Amino acid sequence: MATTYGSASGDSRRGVSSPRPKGRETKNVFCRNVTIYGHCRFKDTCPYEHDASKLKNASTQNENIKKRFNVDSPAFTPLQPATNGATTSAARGAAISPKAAGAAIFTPKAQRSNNSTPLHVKEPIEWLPQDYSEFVPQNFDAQLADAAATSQLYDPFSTSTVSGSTHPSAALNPYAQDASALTGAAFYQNSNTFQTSPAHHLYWPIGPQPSNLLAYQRTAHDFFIPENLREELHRKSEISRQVLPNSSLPPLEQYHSLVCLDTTQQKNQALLGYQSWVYKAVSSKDGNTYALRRLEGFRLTNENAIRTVQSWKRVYNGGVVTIHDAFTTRVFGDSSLIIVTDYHPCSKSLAEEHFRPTAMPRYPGARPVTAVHIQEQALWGYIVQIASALKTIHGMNLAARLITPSKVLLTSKNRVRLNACAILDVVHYDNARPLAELQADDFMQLGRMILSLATNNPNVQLNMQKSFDQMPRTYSPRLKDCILWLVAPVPANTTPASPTTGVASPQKDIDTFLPYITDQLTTMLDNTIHAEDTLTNALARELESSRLVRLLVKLNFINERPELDGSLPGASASTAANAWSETGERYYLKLFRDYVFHQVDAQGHPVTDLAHVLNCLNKLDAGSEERVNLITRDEQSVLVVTYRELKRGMDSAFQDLVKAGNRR
Ligand SMILES: Nc1ncnc2c1ncn2[C@@H]1O[C@H](COP(=O)(O)OP(=O)(O)OP(=O)(O)O)[C@@H](O)[C@H]1O
Repeated sequence: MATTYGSASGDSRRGVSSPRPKGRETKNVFCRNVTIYGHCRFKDTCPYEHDASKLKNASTQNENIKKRFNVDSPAFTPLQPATNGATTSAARGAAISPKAAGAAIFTPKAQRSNNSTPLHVKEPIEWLPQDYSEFVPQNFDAQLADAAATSQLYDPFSTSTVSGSTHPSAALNPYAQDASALTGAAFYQNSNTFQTSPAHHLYWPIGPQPSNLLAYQRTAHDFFIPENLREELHRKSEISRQVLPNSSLPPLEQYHSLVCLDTTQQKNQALLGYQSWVYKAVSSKDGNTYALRRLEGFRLTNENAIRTVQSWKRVYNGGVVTIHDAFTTRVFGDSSLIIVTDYHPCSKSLAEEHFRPTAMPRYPGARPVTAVHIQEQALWGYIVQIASALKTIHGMNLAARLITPSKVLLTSKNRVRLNACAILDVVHYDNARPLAELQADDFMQLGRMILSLATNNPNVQLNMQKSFDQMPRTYSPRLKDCILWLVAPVPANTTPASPTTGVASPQKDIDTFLPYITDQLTTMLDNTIHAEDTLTNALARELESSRLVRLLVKLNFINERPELDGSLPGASASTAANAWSETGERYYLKLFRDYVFHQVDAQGHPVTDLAHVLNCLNKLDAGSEERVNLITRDEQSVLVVTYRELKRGMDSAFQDLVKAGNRR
């Protein structure tokens, strides 16, 4: 039998030296509780044998310790404060014994091996999985992981189930919040989840579009507003209502909930002479949203300056951002001029839209990404819209004064508006220039802006001739001629040649310019009429929706109101006492609701068929003579009624409700 000392697992822990419990095998087991003084601390009760040699060794050890710790031992000296804790090599040499250099390199326990591997050879650290608890991310669903691992790549069109999960496609697809959307009920949006803001991509029809429909067949999406238009309008209303929860911007007069629209840090003071900020704000007077442009540090020296805005308030043109008010304020801690204009959500300046920084080539030698080319038709569209705006502005003896890409707002596709009118009239009131000069300058600025957009060069005025040479060949000579006419200076007392006829015209004004672009005006008009037709069609579809919504509202008002039995005006005990109850004369309305919305198939599964709902509601609204079989919930009786009767019953029930409400 091997001779062993007391168990290493329990008793040998430092500072713990409890004796072995009685009754355990202690034969030939020597005690480890021998202290440095050479005896067992529990010698009266200790169950182990005491090895004489060990006792001897212990006492020798005791002697050594006594020798080591005596008064002659060198005192502990800390490092010199001058070293500031950083030991120099000399200091280190003095502090550490030279023998320490020969000490074995410290190796973590796990790295030590039983075989004779040299200590300085690095061994790979052995990883023992049982030593570490496994990292499991929060909300991790092991079932899903299994499904993902074992299966199958995600198939967005698949509706099959995986590994017992009810809607695996929905779970694996991060975009499918509404599982039913993948199973064919795409028209019910996010029925089981609440979202603070609409996730627009979820509204798009999912899956391949049916291409072999007959002329009279419709998909669910055909009944409603086109998706892109709906999304655009949603975005706009969402952004209009956006507020900043902890905004430090103060309210201004009646304008509150200010949100800064300026996202660029680079402010160009050259145009307005002041640093300007644009805020979205809501008016407490009318509840509408406005854009407030603030000129920081502006001091009003002449009351008449701000009155010039009055004439701008009367400018009503689709190419101008309408101006509502102007005032000065000190709520920002300085003296600021505020100009209140219409707010156009989701709009960008032309500079933001077209002068986006071009991406650098991804590797040396690659061709740089070329700037986006603007279609000539879009440029003509800008010219026509701004010319129309100038017609109104100049006709009211005003001048736009600021037509540059950063001050022309793109409010929707190819739809532009002048956005900085009236500002310079206030700011430069004291240094007013002649109106004719300012109006001529409007043409110059318009020409420069179109040239800079055509050449994608914001600084086109630095070398106009070069810019004309650089104009892409894709643009017609006509566009170039038009820009040339716009930028041509008007020498004093002379008249430039008319762009149409080539002969000298009386002067360079808007009435000379408009005939020159008549063909573009008609094209623009045609496009606008088409767009209007499209919008009217979309509106007509929504008209159907609103009609159906009203029907639904009525049905829901009147269904299941047993509490109203006998309480409505004119209700006699005989006729109306049970009118709203299960057996009353309005019972069939409830059955009709079941027929429309609570249908089940032969297996008892719910049917969610939008076409059926629309069909029934349209017939109800029209009061059709068609008959409908209404089955009671216990399936014991069938009521046969026409849609006309249903409609009459619904209307009279609703009228009763309204009367009851009025009486109260
Ligand atoms: N009436 C408005 N309605 C909605 N957004 C607007 C309106 N006016 C300006 N904005 C937005 O505010 C932002 C800042 O407009 P601003 O005219 O100051 O242009 P900018 O590029 O900052 O020019 P600058 O450098 O000269 O200040 C733009 O993104 C613009 O889309």
